Amino acid sequence: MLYSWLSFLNSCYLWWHVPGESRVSILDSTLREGEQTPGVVFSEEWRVRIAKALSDIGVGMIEVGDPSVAPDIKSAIKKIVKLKKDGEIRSHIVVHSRAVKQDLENAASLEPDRVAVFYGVSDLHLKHKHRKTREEALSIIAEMVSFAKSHGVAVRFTAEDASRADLGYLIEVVKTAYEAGADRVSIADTVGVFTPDRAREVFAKVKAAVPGVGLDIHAHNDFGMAVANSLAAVEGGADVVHTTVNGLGERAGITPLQVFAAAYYYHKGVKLVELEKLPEITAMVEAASGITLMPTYPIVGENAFTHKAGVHQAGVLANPETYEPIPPEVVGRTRDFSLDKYSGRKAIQHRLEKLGVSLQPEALDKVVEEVKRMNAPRLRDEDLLEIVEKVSGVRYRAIVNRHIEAYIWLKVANNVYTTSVARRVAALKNVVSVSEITGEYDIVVKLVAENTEELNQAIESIRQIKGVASTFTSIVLKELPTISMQTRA
Ligand SMILES: CC(=O)SCCNC(=O)CCNC(=O)[C@H](O)C(C)(C)COP(=O)(O)OP(=O)(O)OC[C@H]1O[C@@H](n2cnc3c(N)ncnc32)[C@H](O)[C@@H]1OP(=O)(O)O
Ligand SMILES: O=C(O)CCC(=O)C(=O)O
Ligand SMILES: [Mg+2]
Repeated sequence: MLYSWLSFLNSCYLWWHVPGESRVSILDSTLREGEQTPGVVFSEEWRVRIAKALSDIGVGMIEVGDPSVAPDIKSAIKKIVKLKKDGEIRSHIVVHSRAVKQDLENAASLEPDRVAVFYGVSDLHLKHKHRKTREEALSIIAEMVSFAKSHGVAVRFTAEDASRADLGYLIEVVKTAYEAGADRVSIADTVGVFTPDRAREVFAKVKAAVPGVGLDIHAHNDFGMAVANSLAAVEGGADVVHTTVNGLGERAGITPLQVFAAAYYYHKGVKLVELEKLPEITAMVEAASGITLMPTYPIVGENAFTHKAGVHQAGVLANPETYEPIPPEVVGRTRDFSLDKYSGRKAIQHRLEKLGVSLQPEALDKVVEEVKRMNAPRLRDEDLLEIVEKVSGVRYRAIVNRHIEAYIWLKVANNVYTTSVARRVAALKNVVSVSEITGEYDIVVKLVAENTEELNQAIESIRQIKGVASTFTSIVLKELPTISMQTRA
C-alpha cells in the first residue's frame, strides 16, 4: 500500500516536469519522429499503447503525429486525446503541423494541448524548399503562429534546420514566433551538426535575447552526438528535450529517451522518468517498430551491464562501481558476466559457486586452463559444468531421464489397513518403491515407465486396487546429482 502511494506520488512528480517550470522535461516523439524511421509504421493500437506507456513512465509531453499525413494517424490522435481527457494519460499532447492553414486547422480541431508549427529557417531551406526570402519567412511564421493560436491551443514554433541558420536571423525568428503567441520554440538540429559547445552557445544566446520563451532541443544523431548536444543545450537554457524510444527517427534518428534520461540522472542527479521501467518500453517499441537494438546499445542494449574481461569481472566482484557508471537496477537491468577465454579465476569461481560447485584451488586452475584452451564464445552454465566434470571426474550436470519417472500419492479409504494396500501396490509392474507416509496422503509410490501410455496403465492399475480412495501424480522432469552421487563418481 505504502509502495503504491509512493509510486503514485513519484509519477505525479515526474509528470509535473512540464513547460513553464524551470525544470527540464522530456518530450517524446516516438509516435511522430519515430514513425519517420524507414521501414516503420505503427498500428493504431500500438500508437495508443505507446502513448500510455510514455505517460506512465512520466514523460512530460508526447508528440503524437501530424494528422494531415494519413487517416490512421488522425484517428489514433483522437483516441489519445480522449484518453488524456479521461485522465488515463497525464502527459501534454502535442500535434505536429506544417505552416499551412489547412493543416493547422486539422491539427487544432483534434483539441490537443499544443500544436507545433514547423518551418525551415536556414538559408538552404528558405531557398530550396520554401523559395522564400528571410523577410517573407518571418511574416509567414508570424501569421501561422497567430493563426494556430487563434484556435485556442498552446503553440510551439519549430525552427527547422536552426543549427545551420545564421544565429542573428535565428534570434529574429524566435522573437517573431514568441511575439506572435508561441510560448515555446524548438531549436532543431535537423541534420545533427551541432557540437556540444555550439549547442550550448546557441541556446544561451537565444535565451538571453528572448528570456520569456521556453526552448526545446531536437537533436539528430547523424554524428552520434545527439545525447551530448541535448545535455549541452540544457546547460545553455533548453528546458524540454526531444527524444524517441530506442532513438528512432529519420536517418540515424534522434536522442534516445533511455540514454538521455540515464545520462541526465548520472550527470545531474535527477530522474526525468521512471528509469526502472525503461527495459519494458524498449521491448514494447522494438515489437511495435520491428527494429531491434544492437547488443552494445547504451543502457538498454543486451550487453550494457555485461562484463567480459577477467580484470573487469574481478573488479566488479570487488566493487561494481569499478566498471559500471550506474548500478543496473537503477535502469531496471541486472548485471551479468560473459565467461570465455577472457575470464580469470575469480569470475569462474564466482559462477561455479552460484551453481553450487566449490572446487579446490588446483581443480579450479585446471578448469581455468581448459576454458582458455577452448576459444569458445560465451560459455553456458552447462558448458562450464561439463568442463568441471572433465577435469574432476565428478558428475555435476542434471541428469535428464530418458524414461518417465513419476511419484503417485495415494489416499487410502477409511477403515482400510494401509499396509494391505501398500503390499498390493508393491506387487505391480513398473513400481520401483512404495513408502507409507504421514500427512495428507498415506502412501507414496515411485513408478518408472517407458512411455506415457505405459505410465497411464500403471496409474490405472493402482487406482483399481480396493481401498485406494484417490491419487495424485507428479512426473519427474529432472534429477539432480546428490552429494552421495558426486562422491561415488
Ligand atoms: C524535419 C522534419 O522531420 S519536419 C516533419 C516532416 N513531416 C512530414 O514530412 C510528414 C509526412 N509528409 C507527408 O505526408 C506529405 O509530405 C505532406 C502531407 C505533409 C505534404 O504532401 P504534399 O502536399 O504532397 O507535398 P510534398 O510532400 O510533395 O512536398 C512538400 C511540400 O510541403 C512544403 N513544405 C515543406 N515544409 C513546409 C512547412 N514547414 N510549412 C509549409 N509548407 C512546407 C514544401 O515546400 C512542398 O511544397 P511545394 O509542393 O509547394 O514545393
Ligand atoms: O518539430 C521539431 O521540433 C523538430 C522537427 C524535426 O523533426 C527536425 O527538424 O528534425
Ligand atoms: Mg527530426
